[in-house]
Amino acid sequence: MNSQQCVIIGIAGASASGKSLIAQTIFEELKRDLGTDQIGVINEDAYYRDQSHMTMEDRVKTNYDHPKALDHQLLAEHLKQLKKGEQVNIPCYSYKEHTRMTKTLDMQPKKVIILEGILLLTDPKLRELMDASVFMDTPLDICFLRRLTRDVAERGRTMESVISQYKATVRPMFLQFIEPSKQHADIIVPRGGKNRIATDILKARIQHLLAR
Ligand SMILES: Nc1ncnc2c1ncn2[C@@H]1O[C@H](COP(=O)(O)OP(=O)(O)O)[C@@H](O)[C@H]1O
Ligand SMILES: Nc1ccn([C@@H]2O[C@H](COP(=O)(O)O)[C@@H](O)[C@H]2O)c(=O)n1
Repeated sequence: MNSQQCVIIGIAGASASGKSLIAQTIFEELKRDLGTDQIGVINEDAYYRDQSHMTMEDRVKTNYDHPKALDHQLLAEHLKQLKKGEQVNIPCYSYKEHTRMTKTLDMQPKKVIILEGILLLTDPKLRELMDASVFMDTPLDICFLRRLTRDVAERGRTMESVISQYKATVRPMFLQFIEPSKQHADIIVPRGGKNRIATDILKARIQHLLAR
């Protein structure tokens, strides 16, 4: 597989803006045409730095919304390897343990990679690897409400911890890093992950890139 055959679409935006939902929808709908093994989703969160050497008390103090919390270097290397037709081992991340797990996920090269994560568009070396980029422009109050529900239900958090983390780091880092990165997006998607027209436009663009 040469580099022309690996299309990478980057989807960024606030936490709980609908990045995973739109990525998953595109994955499900395109895998019917392309085949399950020819399209994959990579979550930037898998590349949070390993903190297994730290105590839980220290892990919870990390600012997870600052670019330095993520190993973008490793992510960029993996994307380059996939583009070259090589297999990669993607780290698995635990939001409950705030660190990487020992297991990794084997990913074989694919025709299409959908990359989703809050800080993707802040990094020029990642932008360089994308064939198209998207920013989910969901209102921040809606994102906060969705995050509160999701983090309590799925990420082992209390309501109080979600609220204090939001005030201390999530909102300030959104304003400092994530929101300004919108200028780098090719497409800005209002309302969230259920935006049908935006989903269709992205699918059509992927098909167009594959047909080059
Ligand atoms: N348009 C929408 N309407 C209702 N719920 C939504 C919508 N988009 C996302 N959600 C829900 O909000 C939560 C966060 O969405 P998700 O796609 O995981 O966001 P992100 O990947 O940006 O953090 C999930 O529980 C998801 O099911
Ligand atoms: N140990 C961690 C790691 C990350 N987070 C939060 O996850 C958010 C990004 O993931 P989304 O699916 O919501 O885009 C980010 O805002 C981090 O604050 C965390 O709480 N704990």
